Amino acid sequence: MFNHTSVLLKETVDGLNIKPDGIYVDATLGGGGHTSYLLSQLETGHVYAFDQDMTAINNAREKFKDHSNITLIHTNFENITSALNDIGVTGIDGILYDLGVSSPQLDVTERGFSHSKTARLDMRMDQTQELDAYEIVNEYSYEALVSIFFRYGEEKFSKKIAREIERLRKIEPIETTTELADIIKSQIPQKFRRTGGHPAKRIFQALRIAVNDELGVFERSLEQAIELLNKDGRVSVITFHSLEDRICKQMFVEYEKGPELPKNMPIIPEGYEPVLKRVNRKPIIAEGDDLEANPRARSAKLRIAEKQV
Ligand SMILES: C[S@@+](CC[C@H](N)C(=O)[O-])C[C@H]1O[C@@H](n2cnc3c(N)ncnc32)[C@H](O)[C@@H]1O
Repeated sequence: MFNHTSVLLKETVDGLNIKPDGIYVDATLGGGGHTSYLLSQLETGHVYAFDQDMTAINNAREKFKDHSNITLIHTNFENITSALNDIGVTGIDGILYDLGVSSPQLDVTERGFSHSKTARLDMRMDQTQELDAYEIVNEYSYEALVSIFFRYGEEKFSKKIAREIERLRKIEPIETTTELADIIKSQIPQKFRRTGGHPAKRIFQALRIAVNDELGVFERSLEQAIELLNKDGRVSVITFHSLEDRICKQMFVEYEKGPELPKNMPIIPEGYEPVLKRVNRKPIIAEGDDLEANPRARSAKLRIAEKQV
């Protein structure tokens, strides 16, 4: 069964200022935790729930079989505008993102997300996608690997690890998650192996971000989401990685500033009003029970903004 403990559940959904008859989007359905709570706040409203992982969609089909006010959409959230337009939806009252992978994705060995369970290097959230972690590890150049490891994993030993991958894959392809985890471990000097997390954690995260182009699709989707929002509509975003949070913050700030005004304008002319207003300037973070119930919540940051025009 699909067991995922939702992070910042109430904060994210209540932050959307739900109208019982509103049109809402959950861009990252997963185990349906946020969607469930969202549905409980609606009367005649409707939820459009997206996930690129067929397992999440199938689970939700069962979970929400008695609800008529939800539509499940199996596609990448970077296709949000076209997918909604195709079914006649051109404006929404709120949208939420709870980025990253779900617990079941991490827990199912064959998905290849975990460094501690032996599986083919995969890490695709959408099982129909071609690019997987195997291709990146075995075919990307040394420079490309270094760049992925540094940018997305902030791994100090990125060059050493990429060199070793390059050397070993000439002998035979690197097939599995645990083979890769051992290679990474062998390249990180003992004294730098942080207590707690496995030394391969950062590189696995970096590969996952690259396989799924997580930053690119999020940026493209968030832009569309802001465009789709009706006036006073809101967007809630939970991020788990500093680069994701930066994209969200910068976009909110940019849309809050609005276009530069011609000098000496007594009033703000039409088309120059700020598009968004941030509801919280500092990100909301998980506390108390949320943290205890879910270690994943430790790095969660929630930002909310409201459409002004
Ligand atoms: C952290 S889980 C969401 C959990 C959910 N909020 C809950 O309470 O159960 C993230 C989900 O978003 C999906 N996802 C991530 N990136 C996506 C994308 N670009 N397009 C569509 N779905 C995506 C993943 O497949 C995963 O199921």
